[in-house]
Amino acid sequence: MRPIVVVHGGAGHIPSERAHGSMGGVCAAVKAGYSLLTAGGSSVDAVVEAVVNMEDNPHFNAGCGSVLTAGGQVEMDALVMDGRDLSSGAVSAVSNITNPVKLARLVMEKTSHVCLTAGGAAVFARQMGIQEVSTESLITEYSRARWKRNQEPGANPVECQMGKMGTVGAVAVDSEGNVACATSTGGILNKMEGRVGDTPCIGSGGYADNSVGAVSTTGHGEAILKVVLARHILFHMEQGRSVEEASDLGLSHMRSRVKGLGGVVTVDAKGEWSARFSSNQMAWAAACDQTLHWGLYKGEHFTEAIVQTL
Ligand SMILES: NC(=O)C[C@H](N)C(=O)O
Repeated sequence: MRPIVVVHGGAGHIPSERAHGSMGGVCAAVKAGYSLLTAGGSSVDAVVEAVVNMEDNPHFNAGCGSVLTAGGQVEMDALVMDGRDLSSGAVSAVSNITNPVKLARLVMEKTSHVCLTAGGAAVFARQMGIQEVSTESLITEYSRARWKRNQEPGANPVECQMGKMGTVGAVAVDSEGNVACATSTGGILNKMEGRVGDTPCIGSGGYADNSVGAVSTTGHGEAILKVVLARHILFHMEQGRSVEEASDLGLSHMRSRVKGLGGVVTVDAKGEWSARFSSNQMAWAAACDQTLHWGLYKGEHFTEAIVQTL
């Protein structure tokens, strides 16, 4: 099977001064995941690597760069799923760690549970030897300014969020045909403390099953949860739809049923892939057959050969 990685850096409107950074970020992340895959790594290794790369990049709403809660705190959600046996790991409302997706992977591999939240997740992170970091180190000037703006009377954080989302995610197929997904986010702007979005919920923020494929989602979390977007798309693929048709059907169902906008990256077990969105933009990138693909606006699709350095 030809190895494939597809990533997104969030659906929404990306201000022009941030577009370059977002595009560079998704391309760097997909290349990081792809070089692991071509060196024999698994699809789980590849999606985690790609997502860590974007969590560490302050351009995205995940890890450093996460949006803030109403109280000005950072509460992050993440998910990882292994399509071989449906093993899943997730964390919600975690603070003070740099890479929530790594903690989600540890939940999957080291516990008998699927999701740990808030204080319990923090205790587990300490037990696993994950370094604690200050909240300040996860907050960028940009996220603090947006938080402040949305504290003002008359502000509409939900509307503002619909414009700029920035969650990150990845799907991959490895040379053995195993699929995986991972998604990570700071959530939505000025959210209530304790709000859990779609990202850590299996079937909404992502899903991976070798018998069908894998999906990672981004967009308005409450809308994604209501239609269980990732699993909904895989259902259409089980009915014989292509990755692209199934992704579009899922997104249009979310739009017509609950007025939600978003985007998805999808792969199937045969090695087909797609990056689709109902929002104005979504930074996405894919790597397969030694070729890098990327785009930001609807219909945009650039390609370039990947030159691997030894
Ligand atoms: N930026 C996003 O995609 C937001 C995320 N889906 C959430 O609602 O938490």
